[in-house]
Amino acid sequence: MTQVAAIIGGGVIGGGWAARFLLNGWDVRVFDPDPEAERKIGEVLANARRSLPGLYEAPLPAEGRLSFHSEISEAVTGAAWIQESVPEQLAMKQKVYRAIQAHCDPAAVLGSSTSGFKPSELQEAALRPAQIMVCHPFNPVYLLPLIEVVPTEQSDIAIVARAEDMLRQMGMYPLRVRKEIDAHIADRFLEAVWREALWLIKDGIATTEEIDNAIRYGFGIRWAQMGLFETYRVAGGEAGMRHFMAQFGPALKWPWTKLMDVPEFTDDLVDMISDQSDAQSGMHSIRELERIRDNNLVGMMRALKAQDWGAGALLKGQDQHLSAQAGMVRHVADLQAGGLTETLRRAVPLDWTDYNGHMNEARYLQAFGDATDRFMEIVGCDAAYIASGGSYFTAETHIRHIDEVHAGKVIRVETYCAEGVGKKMHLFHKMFEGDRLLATGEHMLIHVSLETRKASAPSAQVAQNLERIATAHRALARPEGLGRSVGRK
Ligand SMILES: NC(=O)C1=CN([C@@H]2O[C@H](COP(=O)(O)OP(=O)(O)OC[C@H]3O[C@@H](n4cnc5c(N)ncnc54)[C@H](O)[C@@H]3O)[C@@H](O)[C@H]2O)C=CC1
Ligand SMILES: C[N+](C)(C)CC(=O)CC(=O)[O-]
Repeated sequence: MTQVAAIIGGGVIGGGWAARFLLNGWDVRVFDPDPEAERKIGEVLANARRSLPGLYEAPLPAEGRLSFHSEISEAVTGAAWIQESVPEQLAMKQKVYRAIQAHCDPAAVLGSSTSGFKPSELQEAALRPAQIMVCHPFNPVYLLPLIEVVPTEQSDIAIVARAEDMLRQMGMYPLRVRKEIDAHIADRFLEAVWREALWLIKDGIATTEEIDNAIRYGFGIRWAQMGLFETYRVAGGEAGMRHFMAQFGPALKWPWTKLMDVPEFTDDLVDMISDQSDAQSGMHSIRELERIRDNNLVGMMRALKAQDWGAGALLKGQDQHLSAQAGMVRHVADLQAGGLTETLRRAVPLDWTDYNGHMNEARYLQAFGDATDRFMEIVGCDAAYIASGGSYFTAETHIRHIDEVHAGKVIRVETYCAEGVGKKMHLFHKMFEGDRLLATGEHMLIHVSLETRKASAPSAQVAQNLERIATAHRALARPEGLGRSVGRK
């Protein structure tokens, strides 16, 4: 049965949560008194639809239903997860919990997006304190996986564990904060960096743009993949962390930080920062900036996936979960009789699109290459077989580009095996979006020994599986376009 999430407060963060739940197949009910909430969430959702699905190599589940409610009771009744994302005011949050708990299921997860309040403060004066915990996300919630989960000693640990499990199901990374503290873990860093930045501007040392450049051309990229301690361990050279601390430990006593002081937030300082920020970024609307940010995040996270590292390793694990959930065939024994073989189903990633605003021609080959890899796996040429020394190399390819497709759209590939005899594997892929034919790809592959790098016979099992599929496909209509070459009519 479809699970229901209630989003209480649908601004920047509530909108991001709504998108994360919806695109993972949950129904979402929103309660927000802002008459503009529906429009704003619609815009966040549009950004999420073009960026999140393409992070994965398998399709997300069918999108859930989104509804808006004028009564909090209507939104929360029967919901398995209630996420509070109202403004950062303690009294307001506490009042909202009382309204929620008067109607919600006592076993539901009741998470708060609070950036800084401790869960014990949120629990004060609640009807059922044990149900409330901090689930602190990062903007954009639909792309960034981290959720700081902060319970208290009063918390119902079964609900906390269930919340963490549900977050993992949605491809997120719950980081349990073992001891509550103002601003949790991550926002303590952000606050420290923010304070330093305010001083640098106030003291006329740097502009908003220079500070952003100091981050994005250097340590910001480094932090995204190794964090702080692993980065500094490497910075210690061969002697590692101890050497790093010996060298930079004394700096702790030097005036390298103004962290204990907070610059006064005068009108002058606010004006100076706003003006500099307008000059730096005012040529882009906020929605444009969000799309630029999302393009960059998707590219970086997919690059980390190729390295099986950090947030990318998390994506890789989620790929396997989504692939199994979508029923993608991985073995010849699981093929349905009488049809073509589905070898790829996924959304078009943002970083596959080009200056023409659609999927770049090279990515058609990438998708067909991935489909071929899957076909090889299905006939038994899987990772273990390849590790044992046998594989296929592509000898010839012919692609027809028939129609365009855009980021976030689900494409699928059906594969016809035209020949599977001896060393040869002759495949004809058709790529679709829905029923619309986008491209065909014809590929001749030759089985090789990875030791001699020369053509060789496949194992008896692979040959038999291949022959079985080729025989079944010969009984089907010969695909239009098979055997065509580039030429004028
Ligand atoms: N903006 C950010 O970068 C992040 C914010 N957070 C936290 O998320 C929470 C929400 O922040 P934002 O989304 O940035 O604020 P926001 O101002 O964009 O959205 C707040 C929303 O709550 C609605 N609202 C006000 N009173 C309400 C009520 N009684 N019931 C239901 N809805 C109500 C408002 O109409 C508004 O749409 C805060 O606790 C904040 O600390 C967490 C992570 C990052
Ligand atoms: C600025 N902030 C404290 C609201 C930031 C966060 O809470 C997390 C984020 O997304 O940066």
